[in-house]
Amino acid sequence: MEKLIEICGLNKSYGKKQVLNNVDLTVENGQIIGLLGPNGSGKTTMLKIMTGLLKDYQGVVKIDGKSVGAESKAVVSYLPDEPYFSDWMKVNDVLGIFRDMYHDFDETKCKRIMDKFKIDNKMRIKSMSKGTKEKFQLALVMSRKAKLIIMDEPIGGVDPAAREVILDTILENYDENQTILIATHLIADIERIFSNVVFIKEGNIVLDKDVETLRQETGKSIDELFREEFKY
Ligand SMILES: Nc1ncnc2c1ncn2[C@@H]1O[C@H](COP(=O)(O)OP(=O)(O)OP(=O)(O)O)[C@@H](O)[C@H]1O
Repeated sequence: MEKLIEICGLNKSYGKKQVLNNVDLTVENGQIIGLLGPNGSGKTTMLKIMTGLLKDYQGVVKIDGKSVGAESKAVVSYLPDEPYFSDWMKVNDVLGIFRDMYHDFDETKCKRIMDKFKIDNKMRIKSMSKGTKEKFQLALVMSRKAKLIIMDEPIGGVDPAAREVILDTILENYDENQTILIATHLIADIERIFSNVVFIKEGNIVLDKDVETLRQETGKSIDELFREEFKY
C-alpha cells in the first residue's frame, strides 16, 4: 500500500520543554486513524507539524512523498481545534474563500452536508452556536477531495446526539482513497469509525495498531485500552 504519512525521528520542543520525543510513524492510504492521548500529550503539535503550521522541529516529515510545504499542503484538508473563520463573516463568504483557495473543493457536496446540518448560506458566523460552527467546519473540510484529512477534536463542542450525526457524516462522505487522521480524547464516542489507532503518551508513540487486531488480541474496546494505558 501507498505510504501517505512518513514521520521519522521527529522531535519538537517549546523552549526547554520537549513535547515530541523521536516520533516514528507511517500511515498508509485509505485508513481512518485515531491519534489518541490525554491533554498535553502532543497531538495538536504533531498535527500542526504535518499541516505545515509549525516549522521549527527536528526530523523528517513527509506527506504523500513530499516534505511539508506548499506541495504537501495542497493534499491536506485540515480541521483545527478552533474555528478558522471570523465572526463577522457569513456562510457565503466562507464558501467563496474555499472556492477561491482550493481547486479540489466540491461546493455541491458541501451544501448537501450543510443542508443535513440545517446550515443556511445567509447565516452569520457570529449567530452560530459552538456546535454549529463545528458542523460547518466539518462540512467544509470533508468537501475537499484531499488525500489526507486531518481533524483536531472534531466533536469536542457538540452534544452526544450531534456527535453521532457528525460521525455518520464523516463515514458517509469519506472516500476510500482518502485517509483521515483524527486527534481526540473522546474515545468511547468515536472509536467505531477507526480502522487504526495510535496512542501518544508524553510525546512518545506507545501503540500503533489496527483496531481489528487489537480487539481480537485483547477482547477490549479502544476506550478500555486507553483507560488502562493512561490511568492516573
Ligand atoms: N505554543 C506553545 N508554547 C509552549 N508550550 C506549548 C505550546 N503549545 C503547546 N505547548 C505545550 O506542549 C504540550 C503538548 O501540547 P499539545 O497541544 O500538542 O497537546 P494535545 O495532546 O493536543 O493536548 P489537548 O488534548 O489538551 O489539546 C503541552 O504541555 C502544552 O502545554
